[in-house]
Amino acid sequence: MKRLAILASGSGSNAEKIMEQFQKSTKGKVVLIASNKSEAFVLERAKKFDVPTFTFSKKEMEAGVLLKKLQEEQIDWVILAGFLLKIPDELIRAFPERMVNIHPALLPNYGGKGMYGMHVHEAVKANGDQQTGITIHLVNEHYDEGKIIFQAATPVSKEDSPETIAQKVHALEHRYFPEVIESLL
Ligand SMILES: Nc1nc2c(c(=O)[nH]1)N[C@@H](CN(C=O)c1ccc(C(=O)N[C@@H](CCC(=O)O)C(=O)O)cc1)CN2
Ligand SMILES: NCC(=O)N[C@@H]1O[C@H](COP(=O)([O-])[O-])[C@@H](O)[C@H]1O
Repeated sequence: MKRLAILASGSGSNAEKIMEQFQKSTKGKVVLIASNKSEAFVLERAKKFDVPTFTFSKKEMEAGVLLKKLQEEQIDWVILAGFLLKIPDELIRAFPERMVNIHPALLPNYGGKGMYGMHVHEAVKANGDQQTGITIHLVNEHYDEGKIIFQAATPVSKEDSPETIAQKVHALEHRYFPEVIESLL
C-alpha cells in the first residue's frame, strides 16, 4: 500500500476528492495533509477523513523541515493539489518521478511564476481562448515544466467569466486527478 502525502495551500477541494478516492483503494492511502497556511480550509477537510495534518512555513520548507516529516512518515508519493510555493530542489530529488502536480490550464500555455488559481482563468478569458483544461505533470525544478502525464480540455464560450471557467476546470480536476494518481501507483 503506497503512502501518499498531499500538499495544499488553500481550500482543498482536490485534496478532498483524492481522500475520497483512496478511502476505497487497495493501492494507496492518504496518510498526511501538509500546508504552508495554518488557516487553509484543506486542514478542516483532512479532519473529516481522520487524516493527520502538518503545517510549515516557507522558511521551514526551505530548511528541510518538510522533507524530514515526509521521510519520517515514509511517504512514497507527494501530491501537489493547489500548493502555491516553489518546491525546493532537495525535496524534488528525494522523490524522483514521485511528485505530481495539477495545473488548471493546458500547459505549456499559462504556466510559470504568477500563473496560479484565478490568475490563470483570467488570462484565458482575456485572451479569448475557445478552450482550456487541466494538466497533471511530474514536478521538476521549474514551475510547470515537468513531464506531462495527463491533459483534459473543456470548451470556453464568449459568455464564460473567469469564475465559470474555474468551475469547468475544477469539474475536470475532480473527475480525473484522483484516478490518474491511482493509475500511477
Ligand atoms: N519546483 C516546483 N514547484 C512547484 C511546481 C512545479 O512545477 N515545480 N508547481 C507549483 C504549482 N503551480 C502550478 O501548477 C504554481 C504555484 C504557484 C506559482 C506562483 O507563482 N507562486 C507565487 C507565490 C504565491 C504565494 O506565495 O501565494 C510565486 O512563486 O511568486 C506558480 C505555479 C507548486 N510548486
Ligand atoms: N498553479 C497551481 C494552481 O493554480 N493550482 C490550482 O489551485 C486550485 C486549488 O483548488 P483546491 O484547493 O480547491 O483543490 C486548483 O484549481 C489547482 O489546479
